[in-house]
Amino acid sequence: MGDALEGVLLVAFDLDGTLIDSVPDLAAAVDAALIDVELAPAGEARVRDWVGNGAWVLLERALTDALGEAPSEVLLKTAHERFLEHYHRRPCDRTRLYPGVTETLKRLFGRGLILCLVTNKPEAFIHPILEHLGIDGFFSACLGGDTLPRRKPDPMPLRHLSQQFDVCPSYCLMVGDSRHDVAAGKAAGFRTVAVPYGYNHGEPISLSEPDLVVESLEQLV
Ligand SMILES: O=C(O)COP(=O)(O)O
Ligand SMILES: [Mg+2]
Repeated sequence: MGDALEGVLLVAFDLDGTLIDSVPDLAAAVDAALIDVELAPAGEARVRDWVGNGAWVLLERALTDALGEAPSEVLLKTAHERFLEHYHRRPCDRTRLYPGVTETLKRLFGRGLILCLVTNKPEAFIHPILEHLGIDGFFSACLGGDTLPRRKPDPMPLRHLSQQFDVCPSYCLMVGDSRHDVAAGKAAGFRTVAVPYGYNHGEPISLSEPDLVVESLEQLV
């Protein structure tokens, strides 16, 4: 891909690991939930490798690691609820934008591109975090992991956006940090750009073969 943005009309951004480094707050909430159910905290480094498939799977991975086996449905439900309560209380104590994010969004917005957010994070957390970080005004639509019946790596959220804004998928771009973003983008017929600094279960994102890898979002513009 020459110019990553050539002909692009709509850009769908992933949130965690792409626009924001949210693991410190996610890990604090996971650890508090683990302690609530009398298990040992996991710490940021491990939580970093578990983020990417939404809150339910995050807690399932944390409990499986702590127990050495899959958790019961009841335990998982309790820990998930506790996690949501803790994260709701402190969603952005230590969450930070990656360098150049605000400037890049500003420039893309200024060019008249339709900017959207497609995250697997529960929808309820999106606006408080975007608002706190001052980037809520850039997005025409925000979809969370629980907004539609299916989430990334399923292409459903991306197809939804391309239909909502009536933009052909080949003029749409997905920008993300994980194999789920690249898979969803490819399956929806979007072009794909990946960043290598986020959360991809400890794997290099190049293995997912996005159209382009950029070291920083600033390289998009
Ligand atoms: O909450 C997650 O599991 C991942 O969120 P993301 O899709 O914004 O990376
Ligand atoms: Mg991500």
